[in-house]
Amino acid sequence: MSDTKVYLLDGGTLVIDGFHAFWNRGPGGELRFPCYAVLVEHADGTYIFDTGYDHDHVMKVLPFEKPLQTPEQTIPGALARIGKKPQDVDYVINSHYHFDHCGGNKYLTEACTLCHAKELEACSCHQPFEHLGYSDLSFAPDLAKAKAGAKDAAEPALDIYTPKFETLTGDQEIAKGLWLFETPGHTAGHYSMMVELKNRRPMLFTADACYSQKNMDMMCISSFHLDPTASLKSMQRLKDLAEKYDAELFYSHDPESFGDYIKAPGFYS
Ligand SMILES: Cc1ncc2c(c1O)COC2=O
Ligand SMILES: [Zn+2]
Ligand SMILES: [Zn+2]
Ligand SMILES: [Zn+2]
Repeated sequence: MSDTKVYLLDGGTLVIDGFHAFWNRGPGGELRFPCYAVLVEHADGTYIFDTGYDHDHVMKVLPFEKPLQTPEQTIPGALARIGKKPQDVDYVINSHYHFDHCGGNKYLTEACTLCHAKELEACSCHQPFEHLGYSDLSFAPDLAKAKAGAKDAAEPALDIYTPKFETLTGDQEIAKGLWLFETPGHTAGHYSMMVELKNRRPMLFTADACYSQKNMDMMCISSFHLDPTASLKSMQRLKDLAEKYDAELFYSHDPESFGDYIKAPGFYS
């Protein structure tokens, strides 16, 4: 059986204010941070965990986040760099449906979409303050049409992609050595992912349950959250899981650490 490989697909960068990255702590000022997707080549198939943001969506809805993304940093471009095509991807897992984690789903037309049941539900009934976060519904065109208004919902266009969704709850080993751990708080159904590998310590991808090493060191959550108390508990859970499995934490938006991560076409195995 071929060894599992993990590729980090650089998805470009965005800007937020330091007080958004470190809730009530800051410091303020522009903070440019990375976004990326994780491709797992596994004996059971090709998985992608999170798909970054769509440049045009961000320019339209949140231009103040100043997206910087080259063609190689889109999902099709990043896949091409490792000799793959979007239709080679069997599963796309979203930690959550914030726009900077699902913007590339729409390219993965052959993939089955896995997410937490509560996360898919949240997209239809989020809190008013979550509107910008959940602003890119291109991963679920039917939902987007339904939300756009009943008049459009009646006749979905034939050419839109109609993803298959598989919703999960609880901690899951979705394939041998490929784990999803519930880390709610940032959003209702947030999942973090751990990959066990043959030649190195497990990789525990925090997603937005912890933006950076600095957030973890300060035990300080981001200001984008549904439930701050649950967010803090999830950050502590990540610490405990890393200790239990001797796993290395990989953060979602850490400008410092990302420079040291091996990016595709390099890989971990
Ligand atoms: C990067 C980023 N920017 C804005 C928002 C989020 C983000 O992760 C989540 O909810 C938001 O409004
Ligand atoms: Zn988020
Ligand atoms: Zn909304
Ligand atoms: Zn994010």
